[in-house]
Amino acid sequence: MSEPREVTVLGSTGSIGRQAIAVARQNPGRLQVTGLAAGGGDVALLAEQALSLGVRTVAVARATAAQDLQLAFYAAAQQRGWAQGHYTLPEILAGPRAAEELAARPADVVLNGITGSIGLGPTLSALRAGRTVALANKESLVAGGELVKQAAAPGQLVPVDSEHSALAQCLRGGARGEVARLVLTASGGPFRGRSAAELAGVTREQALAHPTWDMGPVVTINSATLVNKGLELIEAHLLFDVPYADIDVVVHPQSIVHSMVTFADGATIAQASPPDMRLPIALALAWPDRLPDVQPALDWSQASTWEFMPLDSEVFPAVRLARQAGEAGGVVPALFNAANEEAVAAFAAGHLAFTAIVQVIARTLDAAPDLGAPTCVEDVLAAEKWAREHARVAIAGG
Ligand SMILES: NC(=O)C1=CN([C@@H]2O[C@H](COP(=O)(O)OP(=O)(O)OC[C@H]3O[C@@H](n4cnc5c(N)ncnc54)[C@H](OP(=O)(O)O)[C@@H]3O)[C@@H](O)[C@H]2O)C=CC1
Ligand SMILES: CC(=O)[C@@H](O)[C@H](O)COP(=O)(O)O
Ligand SMILES: [Mn+2]
Repeated sequence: MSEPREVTVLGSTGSIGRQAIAVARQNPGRLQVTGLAAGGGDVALLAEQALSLGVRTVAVARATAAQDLQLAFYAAAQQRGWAQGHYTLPEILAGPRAAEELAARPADVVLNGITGSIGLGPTLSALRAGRTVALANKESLVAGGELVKQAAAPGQLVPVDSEHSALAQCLRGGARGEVARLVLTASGGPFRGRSAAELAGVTREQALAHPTWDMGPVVTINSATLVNKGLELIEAHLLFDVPYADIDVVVHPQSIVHSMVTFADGATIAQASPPDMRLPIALALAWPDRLPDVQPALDWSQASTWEFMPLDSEVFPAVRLARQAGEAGGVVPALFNAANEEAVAAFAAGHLAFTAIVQVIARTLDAAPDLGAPTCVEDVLAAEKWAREHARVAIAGG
């Protein structure tokens, strides 16, 4: 039997990170977590994860968290009844570039479960070090665009996002020349079916109540605005080299069909499973193999209904806007994402109305100078800086 794959989990304390660790714990013969990274918001959990998994290295973005983490290691060790001097603590990397450094350390797979385009550095670092990247952090691909693609050898970037995992499953073994269309499914979020007027006063709590998925706060709010689907449209174009004109979005409230591929002869292949991220995470970590018993399969003994309906782009213009940003190319998708990150933070803090999130993105893109195609990561960061500053002004202006 071959050795287990060594896995680095970036964003280990988050929704994706915790589920990735659960998958690895269930499959000790196949997966071994050897490195962890987090922001530093919950050092007690990070320390507990690190000691229970026996990882070599832990990275934490908040530089001042290093000492907290050290103390948390001792507390976790004591809780486990370990006698001082009889165990080795993991190496600690601390600071804003710690995840980037860890991503280049030896491992077979780096799972990027960080939220936001702050994940771009770690994605590029892992790819350039030759690691397979299991990518949940869609923002790094959207922001980095061609730079990320150029850094990735064929097969080096494996999708974790449920829709893109579904597309990869539908596409495998097939001839790419036979693909006619990609069809991304969208739950429609908690406000599906509402009019624009009905969205006016919605609250953070309402936006965080996703109908089908339990996820971190940013991706959940992005699902409510449909910005998540906009990001996923760009992600699909970049991952699968399919023109935007050949990628559709369809609303599917049950989130059971995770996406579909329509072929030249009129056949459509769909991937279906109950909404549970452990399946795409496990598949990405073990790709191309499937691990056993990752989640319960669909129960065909029960009657069920799957609905599909067009997206209301007048009430939810985010996908149309993302399509325009994607078609424009260059750094425009990075501007789209950066403006959204600022607007979502302002909405979550109670400083911006829900409907203004997409308006801030639109106003930022309208005002953007022609920044050309990025030739290096610094070009992307400069474009993002411009978009964040412009978005903050738009947010302050109401
Ligand atoms: N959750 C889901 O089901 C899905 C998520 N995704 C995508 O996966 C990504 C992660 O989402 P999710 O797990 O929900 O998010 P969470 O907010 O739950 O978790 C984010 C994680 O990233 C860590 N983090 C933040 N900044 C840094 C940094 N600079 N360096 C290292 N770690 C950092 C956080 O640590 P700390 O808390 O300490 O700051 C936390 O562990 C997003 O891109 C999302 O769009 C895609 C499909 C489904
Ligand atoms: C689970 C997952 O992949 C999320 O990105 C999901 O797509 C959110 O659902 P909707 O954006 O379709 O509401
Ligand atoms: Mn998704």
